[in-house]
Amino acid sequence: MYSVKESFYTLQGEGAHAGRPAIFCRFTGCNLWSGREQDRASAVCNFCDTDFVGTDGQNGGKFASAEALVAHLKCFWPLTTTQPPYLVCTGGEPALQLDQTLVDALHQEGFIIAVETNGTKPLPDGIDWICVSPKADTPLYLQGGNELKLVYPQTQALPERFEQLQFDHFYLQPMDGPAQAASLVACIDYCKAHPRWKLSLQTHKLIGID
Ligand SMILES: C[S@@+](CC[C@H](N)C(=O)[O-])C[C@H]1O[C@@H](n2cnc3c(N)ncnc32)[C@H](O)[C@@H]1O
Ligand SMILES: Nc1nc2[nH]cc(C(=O)O)c2c(=O)[nH]1
Ligand code: SF4
Ligand SMILES: [Mg+2]
Repeated sequence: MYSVKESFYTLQGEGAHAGRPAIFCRFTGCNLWSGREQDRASAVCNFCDTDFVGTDGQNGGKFASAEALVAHLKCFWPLTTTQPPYLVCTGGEPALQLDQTLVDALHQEGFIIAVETNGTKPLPDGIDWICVSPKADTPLYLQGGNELKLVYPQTQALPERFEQLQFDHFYLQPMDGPAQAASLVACIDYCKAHPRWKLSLQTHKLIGID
């Protein structure tokens, strides 16, 4: 059984694939926050910008099998293209539900699979694009991938701690919230001083799409 908060077709807003048309599958639940506002202050991850509780979002639901979820997701992709469907698995924490059965079923249907993960849990084999976004005070299980996207600033997760890991791209993403403007300035300054790092903006928020 897979629990999905919401699913939709949009443009990837963040990171190296920003601008790319993508189906999003937002899995329910996370291991670093309950998702309830009353628990936010005491959560391990307390700056989350996402509602991942329940299955009541747009095109959400419970799916009894991998095949049922794949069929649901495939419907978002235009019929008129030969381009393979590009799927971003996010959440919540997708590593809690994305298993080998689902990865294999998606590949069977020709999907390219990307994942957005906090990096604390192992992933099944064969995922095509792995974006790890480490969180302060958590053990980082995934020590490599395609892009590392650090929400910045986080006082207990300095970029220096991650830049020797095995990633092809290193991004700082300004922390959205009350200090968003200051976070953006801090990201720009840090990237200019440490050119291994690039700026990732949440472009979907800038242009008002999902
Ligand atoms: C909602 S998370 C879901 C995936 C996974 N749990 C994770 O944290 O990577 C998706 C992406 O949004 C980022 N994010 C969450 N809250 C944010 C915020 N307030 N400002 C900027 N990025 C944020 C996360 O770090 C992650 O890269
Ligand atoms: N357009 C768009 N791009 C995204 N990239 C990562 C997202 C996420 O919430 O994981 C996200 C999202 O929610 N929307
Ligand atoms: S780990 Fe990801 S989904 Fe979980 S609370 Fe943090 S940002 Fe949100
Ligand atoms: Mg988001």
